[in-house]
Amino acid sequence: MRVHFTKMQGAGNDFVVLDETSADLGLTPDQYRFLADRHFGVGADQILSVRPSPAPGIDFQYVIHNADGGEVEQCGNGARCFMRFVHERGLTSRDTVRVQTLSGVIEPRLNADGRVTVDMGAPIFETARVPFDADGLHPLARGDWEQWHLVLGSRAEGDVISVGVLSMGNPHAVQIVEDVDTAPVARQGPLIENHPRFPQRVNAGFMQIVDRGRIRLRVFERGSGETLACGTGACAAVVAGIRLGLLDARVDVQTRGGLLTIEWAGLGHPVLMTGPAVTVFAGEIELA
Ligand SMILES: N[C@@H](CCC[C@H](N)C(=O)O)C(=O)O
Repeated sequence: MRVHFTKMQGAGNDFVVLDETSADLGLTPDQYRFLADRHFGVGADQILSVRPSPAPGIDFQYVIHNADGGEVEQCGNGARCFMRFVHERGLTSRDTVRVQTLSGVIEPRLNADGRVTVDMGAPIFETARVPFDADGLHPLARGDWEQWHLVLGSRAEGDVISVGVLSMGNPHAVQIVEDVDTAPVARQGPLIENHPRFPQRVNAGFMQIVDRGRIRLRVFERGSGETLACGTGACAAVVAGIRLGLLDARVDVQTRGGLLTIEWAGLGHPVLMTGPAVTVFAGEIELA
C-alpha cells in the first residue's frame, strides 16, 4: 500500500501527518513504528491521523500514535501541527476548530502570526485515587496537588526523586532540577516512564525554573524517548510550578527545539499553549 504523508514539526517535536478524512488507512502498530523509524521509515516522534468529525459540533477527530506504535490520548505540539495541516490542505477555512481526541475535545486556534494557540482543557489531579504508601513507596498529598516520592532502581542504591503528578489528558511526572543541561534525563527517564506507580507508563519532565515567568524543560516521552519539545509536558510543568507557588500564570517554556508559552489561571481553568507549527515536506511511502 502506498501512503501519502506530510512531515511537520512543532518546536522540534516531529510528526508524520496522515490525511484519513476520506478513508481510514487501518494501519497496524508495526506500520506506525515503521513510519516513525528514522533509518527505515520517514522518522517521527509521533504519527498523527486526521479523521472526519465523529459527532455534531466537532470538526475533526485527532488520533495519535507514539513512535513505539502505541495509541495515546493527547499531544500538544501535534495539536498545533494538526491545525496548520487542516488549513493548508483546505480541509477547513475556519481559524478555530473543535477536535475530538481520546481524552476529550481541544480547540486549536490559528493566529495571524502563523503560530497556533490550543485550549488544552483543564489539568486533572488524581489525589482521590492515590493510595498512601502503596507498594512501600511514599506519595505525599498536598491538598489536592500530588507530589510523590519515587524510588528509582533498587531501594538500596536507587535515586529518590520528588515528582509532581498530573494529567493533561495524558500522564506526566515533573521534577524540578538545578540545570536541565546536566539533568540525568537519559538515565532516569526510562526508569520513571516504566515505574510501577504508573501502570499506563508516564512522560517524565525535568524542569529548571529560571524565574517566575520562565522555565527550561526537557521531557523523556512515554513511547518515544527524549524529544526536542513536548507540548503537554510544557503544560504539565507550568501547572506543577504554579501549584507549588513558584511560577506566575503566564510562563515561557524554553525547550531544546523552541519556545512555547503556557497560560493557566488556576484550578478549573483550561491551559492555553501557544507555539510554532511548521510543514517540512510531503511525500509517499510504500507500507508492507
Ligand atoms: N509530544 C507530545 C506528547 C505525545 C504523547 C506522549 N508521548 C504520551 O505518551 O503521552 C506533546 O507535544 O504533547
